[in-house]
Amino acid sequence: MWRRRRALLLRSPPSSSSTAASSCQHRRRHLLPSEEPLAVNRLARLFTSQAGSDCGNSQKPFIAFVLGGPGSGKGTQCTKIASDFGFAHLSAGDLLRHEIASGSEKGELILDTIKEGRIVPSEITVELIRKAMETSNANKVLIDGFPRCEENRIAFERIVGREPDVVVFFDCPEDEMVKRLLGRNQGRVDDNIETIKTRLKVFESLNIPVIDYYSSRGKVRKVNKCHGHCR
Ligand SMILES: Nc1ncnc2c1ncn2[C@@H]1O[C@H](COP(=O)(O)OP(=O)(O)O)[C@@H](O)[C@H]1O
Ligand SMILES: O=c1ccn([C@@H]2O[C@H](COP(=O)(O)OP(=O)(O)O)[C@@H](O)[C@H]2O)c(=O)[nH]1
Repeated sequence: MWRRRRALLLRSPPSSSSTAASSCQHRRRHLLPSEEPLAVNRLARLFTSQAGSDCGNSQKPFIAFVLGGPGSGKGTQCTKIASDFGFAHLSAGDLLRHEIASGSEKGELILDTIKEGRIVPSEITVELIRKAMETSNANKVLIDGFPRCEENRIAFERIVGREPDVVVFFDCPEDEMVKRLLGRNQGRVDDNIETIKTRLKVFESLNIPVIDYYSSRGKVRKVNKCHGHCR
């Protein structure tokens, strides 16, 4: 059991990238200290009422970015929030996988990128999200798993012309995320140990800065009670 847990921790030998990852973790603790983690339902209620009062029409929908490491539970919780609170749920990963399945020209590049655990070029993802928002015509939208890096964030703001209203951050321990990904069983090309290692590094080095950015703008709501009872 102990050996299994140790294996799940996936610590790489010391290297410049693991140093970068630990300094990111340090920065995360530094920048997100004061927020009390919220239960998902309370959070969803909170921004449902915000969507009702501030904005939230199909011309200018209420937008929540939902971020967190791979396997932190974004998709699971978004599905629940969408059905309980009437949000449209746009998963960036699902949009990319549909693009692969459609056999489009970009599909091959997207597939190769996902297999490696890297980030698909911003223009491709933002265009898919923009179209899906237009098609859904919803007044409140959860954008799940995007933006993955600062370049994604900047491209979204440029192309869609908006910032999100809130950013939900699922903060989950790395060993728990690895355990969940290895047990996800959806036949995904990226749920294998090698790609998972890259995805975790990419999350720490490129996605945490996006969370820090929105945190400095007071938009982040952290959820970290992600063990069992919030399912
Ligand atoms: N709170 C939880 N406790 C245990 N397992 C969970 C929990 N939330 C999600 N899972 C499981 O973990 C895996 C990854 O969850 P998912 O929602 O797909 O994560 P993400 O979208 O962040 O990659 C899925 O198999 C899901 O059923
Ligand atoms: O905005 C996005 C969202 C996803 N991805 C790619 O799709 C993969 C799977 O993302 P998803 O959100 O479906 O799953 P997660 O990694 O969060 O479990 C990522 O590792 C990336 O390769 C991407 O490039 N840009």
